[in-house]
Amino acid sequence: MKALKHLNKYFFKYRYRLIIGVIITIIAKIFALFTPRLVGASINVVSDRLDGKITEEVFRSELMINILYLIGAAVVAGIFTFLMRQTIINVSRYIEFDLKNEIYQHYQVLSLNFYKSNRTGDLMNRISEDVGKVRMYVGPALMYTINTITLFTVAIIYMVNTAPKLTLYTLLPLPFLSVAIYKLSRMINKRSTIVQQSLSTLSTYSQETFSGISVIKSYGIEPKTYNEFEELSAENRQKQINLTKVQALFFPLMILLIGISNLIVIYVGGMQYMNGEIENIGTIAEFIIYVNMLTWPVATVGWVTSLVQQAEASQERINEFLKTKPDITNKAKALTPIKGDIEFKNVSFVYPDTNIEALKDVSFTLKSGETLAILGKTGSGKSTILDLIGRLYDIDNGTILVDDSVISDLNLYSLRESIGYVPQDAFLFSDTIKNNIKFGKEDATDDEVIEAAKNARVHKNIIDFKNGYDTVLGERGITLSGGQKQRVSIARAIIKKPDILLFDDCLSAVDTETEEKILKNLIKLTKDKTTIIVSHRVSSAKNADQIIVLDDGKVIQTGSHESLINTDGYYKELYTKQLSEKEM
Ligand SMILES: Nc1ncnc2c1ncn2[C@@H]1O[C@H](COP(=O)(O)OP(=O)(O)OP(=O)(O)O)[C@@H](O)[C@H]1O
Repeated sequence: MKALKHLNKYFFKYRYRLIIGVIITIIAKIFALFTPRLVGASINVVSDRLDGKITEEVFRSELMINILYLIGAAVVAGIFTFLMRQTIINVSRYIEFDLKNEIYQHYQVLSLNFYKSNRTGDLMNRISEDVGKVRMYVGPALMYTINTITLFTVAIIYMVNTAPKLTLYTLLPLPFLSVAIYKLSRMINKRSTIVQQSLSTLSTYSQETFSGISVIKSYGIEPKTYNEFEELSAENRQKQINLTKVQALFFPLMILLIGISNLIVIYVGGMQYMNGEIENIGTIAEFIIYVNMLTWPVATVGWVTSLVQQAEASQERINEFLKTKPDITNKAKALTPIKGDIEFKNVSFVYPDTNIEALKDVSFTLKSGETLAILGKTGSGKSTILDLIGRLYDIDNGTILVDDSVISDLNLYSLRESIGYVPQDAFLFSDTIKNNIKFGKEDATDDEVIEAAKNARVHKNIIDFKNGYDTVLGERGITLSGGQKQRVSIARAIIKKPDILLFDDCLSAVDTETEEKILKNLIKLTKDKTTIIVSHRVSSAKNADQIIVLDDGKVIQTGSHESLINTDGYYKELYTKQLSEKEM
């Protein structure tokens, strides 16, 4: 129950609703328990009439009164049972909502490293399935516990008052029922977890094959993937069958135990009636109804125990993530406006998860408004530099200064707000093109969106689509080409008009002619902005104020285009190669 303490703050938040729920449950049960008494009394009236103890008139009027009371009690109990669900189950939905939001909000502040070391499926599971299991504790488990306690207390008082010895015999099988249901519930839970795991393997497999369907089709490996799917599916079927076997035992077990209890009531009650230990035959009918009313609450004790155990395990998994602290924290609470000077002083960086030393002793200075181009072989550390400027990671060695302040001393949100970043793999949301561009500036007007798209040379492509800027992308809509995606992603960054622009090889899928035109627009737009362009092409770098060439995390060349094409080395080689390719 330690992990579940986390939920106490929510119980406190909804305390009034919960208290009302408890009161309503007690009222509902008290009225529900009028039924056995009234049925018993009615049978006694019939018995008295048969024995000639009462007249026909009295018999009719007493029976009618009992029937009216029965209907009245059933209606009141029904209304309060409805209200009981409306309060307690609703509270569980509120808490589920709050907990989901709490987890999501926490996910958002966690650093990239967290997302690397935990699989997306796991993150999704904890926010959906685990929260669902915790809700079962907050809602149904709590409701059934209050229900059982109230029902038992009231019923036992009634029963003991009527026939104490018979009460003892009636209740005798119930603890066995509770233990049996508990054991069965545990078995069901174990098997359902196994089914869940196998279902998640099956859906991950299908999801991956759907995402990679073009690769599967072009390699003609559909039969292989089909066989693999069939194997996984057969495994899942077997696990489902194993689960159904134990689930199928649940109700027969309950019926068996109710049957035994009924038999005991009839046998012991009958004997006692004949011995004169109980006065009225109606008591037996009353007790049979008690047995039936108490069986389900007793069964729920076992079920609720296993619900609580599951909720505890789920909350533990949730707490594990909630306790994870973000690696990157905001130290400066006040906003810090950013101008855009950037300086790397002997920066070295090792990726914590892979231990790869991505940067070694890197230094450069970039004044606000200047442009830096970074070139280098694949894996040489270019993207890492951009990630460090956005403070997605903190460095181990050296210093990164932005506007002469150590980067970690700046307000994190001000820093990120001042950056327009175009990643290597353009990511667009399943939304309209317009909203994808406006993602960079939520309050942008349509004209601003069009201007940004024109500058990114994607406007013409967009208006060619039937729905223009309202064209939906992604799973529900069309798929853009690699180059179109990159250009929409550029439009998203420039619409923001940030002080620092970071372009990570974002023109790689664009032909050189369009690249040239985009670069021309960018030169105009980024005149007074600090700009870093990562590229594999000299054409993207040649207009930069400064160029650095990286190799295996180290800066091997620095200078302007003019100076570097006149110096032997990587840049000159690349320039000559790309020039001859262009001429061909
Ligand atoms: N998130 C990460 N976690 C661990 N290692 C990483 C991560 N990102 C990059 N690396 C490693 O760091 C090194 C530098 O990677 P980086 O992405 O900065 O290179 P790059 O020059 O941008 O490459 P490319 O031109 O192919 O994009 C590589 O060896 C890479 O495997």
